[in-house]
Amino acid sequence: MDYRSGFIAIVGRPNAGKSTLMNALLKEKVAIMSDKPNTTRNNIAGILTLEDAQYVFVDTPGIHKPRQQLGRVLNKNAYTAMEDCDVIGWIIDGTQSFGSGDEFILNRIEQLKKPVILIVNKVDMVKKEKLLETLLGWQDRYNFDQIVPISALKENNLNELLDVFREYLPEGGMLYPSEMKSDHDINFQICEIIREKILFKTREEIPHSVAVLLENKVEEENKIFMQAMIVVDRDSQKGILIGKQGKMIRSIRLAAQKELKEKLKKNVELELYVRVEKNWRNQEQKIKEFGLDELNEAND
Ligand SMILES: Nc1nc2c(ncn2[C@@H]2O[C@H](COP(=O)(O)OP(=O)(O)OP(=O)(O)O)[C@@H](O)[C@H]2O)c(=O)[nH]1
Repeated sequence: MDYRSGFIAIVGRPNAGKSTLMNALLKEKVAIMSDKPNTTRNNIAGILTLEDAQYVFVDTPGIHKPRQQLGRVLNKNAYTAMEDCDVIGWIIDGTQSFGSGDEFILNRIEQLKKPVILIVNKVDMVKKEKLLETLLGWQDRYNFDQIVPISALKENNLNELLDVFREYLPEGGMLYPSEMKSDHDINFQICEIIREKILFKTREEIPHSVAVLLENKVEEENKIFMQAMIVVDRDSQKGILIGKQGKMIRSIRLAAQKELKEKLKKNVELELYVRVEKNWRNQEQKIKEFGLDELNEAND
């Protein structure tokens, strides 16, 4: 069998399960997960190298109608990922019916004239009879190249999904070395782990206005020392993040430290600071400074 390799853009509305799917396919945490919409910010490329194909996945931030400058940048990144790929995997939440947000994505996809695979996710929560109805309903909306029902969480039907994607990848050798799983550097992943802990621990109180910057990293023989800055856009958020007698920030620090230790297989000493940058999400300069406008190199 000829070797194939190429780019697959995974797009979908917030909360459809893009990050869960990426992580299940790649068996390693490359994108952060949370039950809040829009936690995925950069177009993380996860790379899966198998015997007969190399899949380069481009995860895209949830597409939604932009309200702020940051929202506009996120949407732009998602569209660029779609324009540059070989096949689009549009992931939907199978428990939800077609809505205006889907119409919005559909209009964009139509213009791109690329193969589109509809991935119907969360089928573990849908009754069989209802599923058929859902699938037929979607088929009526658009001439999808293929429709694949899956459960990203339960890891159901993922091999079938890979086989379907493979059909649309061009013949050719590997695009990346086989041991490479992501093209994001480790510092980015460290910040994402810290950001995930913040979103998880603070629930609805800290919105997506939070950014994490790694300011210092010193590696010793069996220990890594790190200092990270958490940037929020209001004084009140700083108070929430620090918590009563520093309880919240301590709990975020310990949770992040634990995961970093497991990931890096070394002792980690993490220090966290909080800074307020008023209204940074509406300032293009700040978005650039925090690296949120970067497009994936793999798509250049
Ligand atoms: N029952 C069920 N839940 C799922 C499945 N896939 C994802 N979820 C849940 O749906 C929620 C959202 O999943 P994410 O993977 O973070 O969603 P996302 O599309 O990456 O979201 P954004 O980053 O906001 O764009 C999480 O609570 C997941 O556990 C699935 O197959 N079945």
